[in-house]
Amino acid sequence: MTALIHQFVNATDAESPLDIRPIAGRIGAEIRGIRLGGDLDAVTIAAIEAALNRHKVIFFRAQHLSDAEHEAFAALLGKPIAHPTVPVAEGSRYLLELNSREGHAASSWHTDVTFVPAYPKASILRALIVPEAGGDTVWANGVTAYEELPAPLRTLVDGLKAIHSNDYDYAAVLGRSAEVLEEHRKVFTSTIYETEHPVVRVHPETGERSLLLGHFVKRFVDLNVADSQRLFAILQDHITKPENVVRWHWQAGDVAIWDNRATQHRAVADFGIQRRHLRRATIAGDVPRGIDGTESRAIKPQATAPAIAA
Ligand SMILES: O=C(O)CCC(=O)C(=O)O
Ligand SMILES: [Fe+2]
Repeated sequence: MTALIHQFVNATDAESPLDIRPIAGRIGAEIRGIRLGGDLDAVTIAAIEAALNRHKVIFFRAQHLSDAEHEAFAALLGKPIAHPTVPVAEGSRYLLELNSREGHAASSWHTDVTFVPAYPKASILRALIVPEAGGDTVWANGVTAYEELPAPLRTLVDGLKAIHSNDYDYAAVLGRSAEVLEEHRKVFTSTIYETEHPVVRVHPETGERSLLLGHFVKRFVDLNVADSQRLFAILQDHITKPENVVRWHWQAGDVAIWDNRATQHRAVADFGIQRRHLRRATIAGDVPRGIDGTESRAIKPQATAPAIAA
């Protein structure tokens, strides 16, 4: 069994037991003919993980999972974890609620929860209610973005580190009423986190190098805020150019799983006041390493000093 599972780690689509249909040229595939849930066998899970490593985000139509099925399936991919500051969705054990009634959505490019060191390795998002038109989600491939950087920029980022924090400009990201915004910010920042990550992360399973940035970045280490902002814009432009991106038009019941170690994503907030309701399961990840093997480290909250025995 183990040998068979390992065979899938680098499997091509043709070798996979799954029906995999790539969508964009560099990222994203739909997987057909499978029903997700907590009862999938180890070979199928290994094949899903291999497809995820290869395509970075994978889509499954018409799953219509319950909260319990969503959570049971997530547990087969690793250790499900709740968001560090946002309370779990009602009736669930660790799902994150994304329920928009005011046209708001997470509409700026990010990787989930990068303000902590061991941020999630994968997220599993399911659509419950979707707008008639609009409300798509887009994902960008951080690996092809890195590979495509001109050599001088690659040299620049190879040794660079960035500070990520959940204390950032919520208005720029969410853009809704001041009151709701403030409420939202309060919940999100009930604890302030700051983490130093390498800008180039080496993927622990594929060995691929990818750009690790997104909207939680505050600044680059040893650069001031003005230079940081300009460099950030240059790099984000490379990551999010259409060639590196896939766009998914949701139908109720769909599931998307992304490799949060190699991608960024954002919602497209073009659906006015139509209802849009999704729930996300999140899988624990490991501490990133840069090209030279250096690990990410927490800056805030500071580790509490060990108690001194009196
Ligand atoms: O609402 C969306 O399309 C994306 C939400 C998001 O950022 C997430 O689920 O992590
Ligand atoms: Fe997200």
